[in-house]
Amino acid sequence: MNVTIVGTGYVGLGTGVMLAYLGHQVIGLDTDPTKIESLKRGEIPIYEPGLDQLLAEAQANLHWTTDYAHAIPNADVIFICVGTPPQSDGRPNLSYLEGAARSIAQNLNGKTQVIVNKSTVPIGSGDWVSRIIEEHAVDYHANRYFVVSNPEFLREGTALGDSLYPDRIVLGGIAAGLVRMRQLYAPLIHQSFKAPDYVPRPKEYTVPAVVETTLTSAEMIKYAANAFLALKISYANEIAGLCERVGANIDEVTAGIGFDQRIGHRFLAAGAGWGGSCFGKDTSALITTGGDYGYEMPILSAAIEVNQRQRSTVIDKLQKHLRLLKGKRVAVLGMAFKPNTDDLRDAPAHDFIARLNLLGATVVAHDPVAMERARKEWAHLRYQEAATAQDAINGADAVIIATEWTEYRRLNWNSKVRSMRNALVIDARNVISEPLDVPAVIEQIGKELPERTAADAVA
Ligand SMILES: NC(=O)C1=CN([C@@H]2O[C@H](COP(=O)(O)OP(=O)(O)OC[C@H]3O[C@@H](n4cnc5c(N)ncnc54)[C@H](O)[C@@H]3O)[C@@H](O)[C@H]2O)C=CC1
Ligand SMILES: O=C(O)[C@H]1O[C@H](OP(=O)(O)OP(=O)(O)OC[C@H]2O[C@@H](n3ccc(=O)[nH]c3=O)[C@H](O)[C@@H]2O)[C@H](O)[C@@H](O)[C@@H]1O
Repeated sequence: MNVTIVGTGYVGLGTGVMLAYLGHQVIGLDTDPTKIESLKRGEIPIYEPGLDQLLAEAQANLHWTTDYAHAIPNADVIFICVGTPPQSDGRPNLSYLEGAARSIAQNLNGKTQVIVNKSTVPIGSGDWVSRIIEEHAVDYHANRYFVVSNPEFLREGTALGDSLYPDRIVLGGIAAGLVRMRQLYAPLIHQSFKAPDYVPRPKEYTVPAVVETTLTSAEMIKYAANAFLALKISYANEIAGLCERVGANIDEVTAGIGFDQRIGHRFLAAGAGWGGSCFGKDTSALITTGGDYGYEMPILSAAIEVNQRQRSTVIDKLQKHLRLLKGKRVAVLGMAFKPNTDDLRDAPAHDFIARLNLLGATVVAHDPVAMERARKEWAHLRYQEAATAQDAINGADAVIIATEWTEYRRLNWNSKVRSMRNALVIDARNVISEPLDVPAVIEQIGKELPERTAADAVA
């Protein structure tokens, strides 16, 4: 099929490259000419493991443009994947969606076309997109189009695996639109494509569930899923706080509860809390939608509160040991909101650095891939860049591990803490698994590593 992807960000790129790999003819369209120019050169503007390889394999089926008149008329399926970033009142900014819908409308060709909304949008937006198209289509009556909601569930850092081996494909809309979507996704639904060996397939994976719903239910499914995952993490963090106070170990506790299949082990990792472009935005959006109907959502409000507290807890732990932070050198390891991405949106490290700036500490930051992006997006923060994790740690009064990059897990922490002025590590992602052999204070979330003294080490 001919597919056009409107918006080539984290979701649009992943979806477009995956559909091209499955054999469809894909045009990726973005209003950002720099992005399109780099994609035309075969360069990917984001960091996503495996995407460069999949793109190289699918190259023949991929084209890039900034021109709606080129990308829309021949498309059988048009995906809207533009951003819906949060605004200060908690509502997502829908101006990109509106702009995209308007430009699509002006270029429809009169044949049957399916317009698929993949952006995460407030409930009711599918109908709103239909109305924008009615208003702006050059000849509305000549067009036969269907608006479908097909929310995206990929995670950054594992986007390809999540796209090729999804748990479910949610399709919301009327039957005529959904039939074409089933045809489009047939290779995924039947898992009949040639699996790329560099994208890990989940153990015991068979086929995705296909969930067909109304437009409104599909939009609600996306928010409800993200909100549930966010509150699961906040729940683990709330229990972690109590574990610290009573002397229990959160890892043992989550392992113990997770074996109950009704609970499961995933998304119970305690730490600095959730960040990223979606959990904060989507929980707030759901609460504001509730507010529009005079309906409170106290569970979600509490999940957000716990998440904010979690970030403060990290700095509290630092202050507990160092007291005054003015003039202290603090290394922040990990700037991206999670490992295997360069995405800095709502990253906990941002708030740590901002708070350390206010408290007068000198910050030295490191990230394996996100430092270049941070130079542009975090220009308002004060920190020195370290070329390596070791450079950041050298001479530091404290280290905060903000993101659980494998590189940080693998560091020899015994030797690392020796190079610090003061051996204090706030391990906000619980990456250090063994007590150290040298005297050091390691603060973790929801558990304690036994503190070893020099005497213990000798014994
Ligand atoms: N990032 C993620 O992991 C996931 C994001 N989502 C949702 O998907 C949507 C997109 O998210 P991201 O890909 O992260 O956003 P992004 O900000 O990385 O990419 C959005 C792209 O849309 C382009 N754009 C804006 N207006 C446009 C227009 N009128 N025409 C063409 N292109 C336009 C921008 O230039 C940008 O390249 C959001 O609603 C988000 O909530 C859903 C699941 C996962
Ligand atoms: O709508 C979206 O954008 C996406 O949001 C999340 O994906 P993503 O934000 O990319 O990454 P996650 O792996 O969910 O992590 C989100 C945050 O939660 C944190 N987290 C995750 C899991 C956990 O157990 N504990 C925890 O603190 C991570 O460190 C990260 O900061 C969802 O997992 C995706 O299904 C969804 O498509």
